[in-house]
Amino acid sequence: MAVEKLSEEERGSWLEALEGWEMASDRDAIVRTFKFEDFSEAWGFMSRVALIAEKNDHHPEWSNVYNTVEITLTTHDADGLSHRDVHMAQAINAL
Ligand SMILES: C[C@H](O)[C@H](O)[C@H]1CNC2=NC(N)=NC(=O)C2=N1
Repeated sequence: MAVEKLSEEERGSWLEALEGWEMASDRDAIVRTFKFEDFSEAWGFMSRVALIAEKNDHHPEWSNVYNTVEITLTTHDADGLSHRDVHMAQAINAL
């Protein structure tokens, strides 16, 4: 399923507005690290993100070590960043 990559203009405005997210150093993706009190809090957060991902049919690349969750968002169908990543990042930030 083809999805358009973000244009230069969209990158300037939208990505800057995404609090806490940064460009990945090695690919066209955004990353954010979340820290919680403990594993239980981290897992609860991941459960909520998983439900959003299923609803949007857009899934994170992520890792979890105890209380830390690192999320990478990119669109495989676009081979880079698309509006889907921006929507996911906004929804995750709103949790
Ligand atoms: C077939 C299905 O719609 C696609 O594979 C979806 C599912 N989840 C996805 N998640 C992400 N992060 N990128 C995608 O391109 C993507 N595509």
